[in-house]
This record gives sequence, structure tokens and C-alpha cells, in this order.
Amino acid sequence: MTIRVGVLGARGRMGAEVCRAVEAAPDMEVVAKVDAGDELSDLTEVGAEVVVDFTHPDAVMDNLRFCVEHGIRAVVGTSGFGDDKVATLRGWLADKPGLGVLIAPNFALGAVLSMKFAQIAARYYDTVEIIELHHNRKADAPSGTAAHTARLVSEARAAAGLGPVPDATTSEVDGARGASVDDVRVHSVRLSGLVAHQEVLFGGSGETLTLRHDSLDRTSFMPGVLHGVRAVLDLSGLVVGLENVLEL
Ligand SMILES: NC(=O)C1=CN([C@@H]2O[C@H](COP(=O)(O)OP(=O)(O)OC[C@H]3O[C@@H](n4cnc5c(N)ncnc54)[C@H](OP(=O)(O)O)[C@@H]3O)[C@@H](O)[C@H]2O)C=CC1
Ligand SMILES: O=C(O)C1=N[C@H](C(=O)O)C[C@H](O)C1
Repeated sequence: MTIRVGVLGARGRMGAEVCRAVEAAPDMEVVAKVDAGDELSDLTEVGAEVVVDFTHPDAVMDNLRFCVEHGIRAVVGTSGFGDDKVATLRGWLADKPGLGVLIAPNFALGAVLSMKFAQIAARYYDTVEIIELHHNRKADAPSGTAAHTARLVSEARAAAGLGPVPDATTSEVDGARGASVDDVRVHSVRLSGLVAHQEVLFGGSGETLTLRHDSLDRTSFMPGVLHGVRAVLDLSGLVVGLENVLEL
């Protein structure tokens, strides 16, 4: 039996790549390609078991509400999942026991590892900043990956009893020091030619540590997406982060 997959955002940069990857996988098939303006009811008509959503932060919650209402599992790469959206989704899923949704800020293995390494390193350095670099057609800033990394680093610092990152800046041009995300400075670069890149910079006494990950092509996300499609069949409730369905 193949897994029946519906792709949301199928004509987009990621969605088109997901369609190719699912079609090439021996254990799954694309049964619906849905993009802006298409009817979600197509998903139920063709019996989609799992939906993969790479759409837009403003569209994803309507898509997920439909999936949860209709008992369709979801693998979500769309960015912009703050605490509010996560809480709403958990609420919907509470009424659907046994139904699983997987959200991953980043499906590239190296990005997942890099976040894990950042989490480990955070307690050992007094200063930290994040630089994320993406193509200039990206809708949101900072990236979901950078926001997730900042959260992990911030939690690790708090658990280690570290205070705020020391910073002697007393005057600055607006924006010059980036955005403060969970008390970590995040700088967003947008350049044509780039795909998705991130540096987490740690500074300590007489040394720095830089963790850098580069997605040079969107195929980098596909093994993680396919793994997510298989894993979500056994999930119940909401899982955030690919690391939670990998053996790391
Ligand atoms: N987690 C991860 O590993 C990754 C996450 N992403 C995230 O995925 C999302 C998509 O990125 P990307 O593919 O580059 O963006 P694109 O703009 O290339 O693709 C998004 C597609 O979704 C369509 N769309 C918009 N609204 C809806 C809707 N309601 N239903 C169905 N389709 C819709 C868009 O149509 P139209 O253009 O007509 O609006 C477009 O075709 C972003 O949030 C990005 O940050 C990206 C890469 C990796
Ligand atoms: O829009 C993108 O391209 C990406 N979006 C995700 C994010 O916001 O972190 C994942 C990856 O960085 C590519």
C-alpha cells in the first residue's frame, strides 16, 4: 500500500520539489496538487492520508483546520509558527485523538543538527548572535529556523543560569543590531542567488565558535520531508521539530 499524499503549495518552489520527491519515492504517491485558489475539498475526494504544506504563513492555519476536521495527517514546513499558532493547533488536535501533525522549521538534516549543536554550545559562551541568509523572494523575516534556533539557545542559556547577552552598544542606527528574538540578536540577509543559510556565532574569552549550515539546493529538504511523511502516520497530536522523529 502506498501513502496517499496531497501537496499544498504544489506550484511553489518547495511544493514543486516535494511533488517530484514523493513521485520518485517507492512507498508513496501524489494524489492531489493544491495551490492558491484551488479547493481543499479535492483532498477528501481523492482520499489523501497525509498532506504536505509549504504555502504561506497567512494560509497555513486555514489549511490545517481543514485537515484536522477531515482527519488528514499533516507535515508542515511553512514558516511563521509562533506560540499562538501552536496553541491553536494543539487545541484542534485535542478533539481528534490519534491524529498527528508534524511541523518542522527546517527539514534539512544539517540544519537540524546545527540547531542541536547550537543548543549544546549555548551554555558555554557568554555571547551569541544568529545570521540567517535567504533568497530575496522569501516572505518572512527572520526565518522560522532562526526563530527556532534563538528559542533553543535562549532556553539553554536560561537553564545554565546565564543572564542576558552582554552588549555595550549605547547608540545605533535603527536595525543595525538586528532583531531581538527570545533575547538573541538575529540578522536577516536577503540576496538573490542564495537558497537557505544560517550562522550561529558564539563568543567567549579569546575564542569564537561559528556553526554554519548551507542549503545549496531545495533537494536538501526532501529526505527530511519524506521521513516526516512516513513518521506522521504513527504520530498522535502535535510534534514540533524533525529532531523528534529522528534518532539523534
Ligand atoms: N521547513 C522547511 O524546511 C522549509 C520551509 N520553507 C517555508 O515554506 C514556505 C513556502 O516556501 P516557498 O516554496 O519558497 O514559497 P513559494 O511562494 O514559492 O510557494 C508557496 C506556494 O503556496 C501557494 N499558496 C499560497 N496560499 C495557498 C493556499 N491557501 N493553499 C495552497 N497553496 C497556497 C503560493 O501561491 P501564490 O504564489 O499564488 O500565492 C505558492 O505557489 C515558506 O513559509 C518557507 O519559509 C521553505 C523551505 C524549507
Ligand atoms: O523560505 C525558505 O526558503 C526557507 N524557509 C524556512 C525558514 O523560514 O526557516 C526553512 C529554510 O530556511 C528555507
